[in-house]
Amino acid sequence: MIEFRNVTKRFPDGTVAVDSFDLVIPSRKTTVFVGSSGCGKTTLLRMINRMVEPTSGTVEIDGEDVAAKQAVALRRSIGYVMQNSGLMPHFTVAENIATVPRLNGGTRRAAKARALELMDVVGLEASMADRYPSQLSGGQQQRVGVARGLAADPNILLMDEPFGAVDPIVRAELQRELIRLQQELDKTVVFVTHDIDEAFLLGDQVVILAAGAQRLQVGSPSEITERPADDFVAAFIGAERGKRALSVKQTPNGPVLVDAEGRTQGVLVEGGA
Ligand SMILES: Nc1ncnc2c1ncn2[C@@H]1O[C@H](COP(=O)(O)OP(=O)(O)OP(=O)(O)O)[C@@H](O)[C@H]1O
Repeated sequence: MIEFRNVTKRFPDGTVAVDSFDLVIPSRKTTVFVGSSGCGKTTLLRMINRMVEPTSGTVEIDGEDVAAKQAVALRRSIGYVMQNSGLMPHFTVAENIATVPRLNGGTRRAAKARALELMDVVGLEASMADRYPSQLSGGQQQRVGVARGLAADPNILLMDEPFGAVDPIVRAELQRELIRLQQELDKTVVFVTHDIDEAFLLGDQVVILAAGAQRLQVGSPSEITERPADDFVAAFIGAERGKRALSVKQTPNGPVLVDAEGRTQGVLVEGGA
């Protein structure tokens, strides 16, 4: 479990990115921070692995204040995946993935073996191991970024808009892969996005934020959809515009659910969950 207790971050220029933030992030679930640009999502994420230090308040992992831990060791023990993958251009795919195992003292051979294993986990052909990042597509680079984040087998994986820079089709594929990975690997994932659809798709717990990391609503996607906290949240999740509104249409084969544009979204099953 990760816990933010009354956390504030004021940058030296006076910007208050996070103002008195409290949150419990349950283990082995995916928590998604969602909100518009500049609301403090990245700052929150980076306070978990001490890439950013809070001005006041504490961040705890399993009851221990991260400030009491050695920053470098902490950072290596937590996976971090960022937008544009953050790969090192002069390292091959395998070398990029194996960076942390090597830093942790593993042999070159063991690190390469681990890299190949992880490439398989994230759906990359082993033949790509010796390529450089520039020789991969954007989606493949993101997969390498995810593999690198998993390399030290961390309990916690931080993901900062990891699929923001790829096209919608590849993005949907990466989202499906992450759901599959999460079922297999059972990590505590903290994911940042500004896309509410992505947040609802991936999140067990969704945290809707406004400027200063103000919590507008925290809940499961169903809780938020069924009971938006206020008009702002309702507008943000698209409830008001009827974007998520479904209605029943009768067809010769039985009732189906259609969206606001009349596209079929599903079949209505009597007594279904
Ligand atoms: N090093 C810094 N110095 C001063 N202000 C900063 C610094 N880093 C971030 N900020 C400011 O803090 C606020 C929150 O930034 P943050 O990057 O956490 O937002 P975000 O929600 O992740 O935004 P985005 O979705 O655009 O990445 C913004 O107003 C930003 O300009």
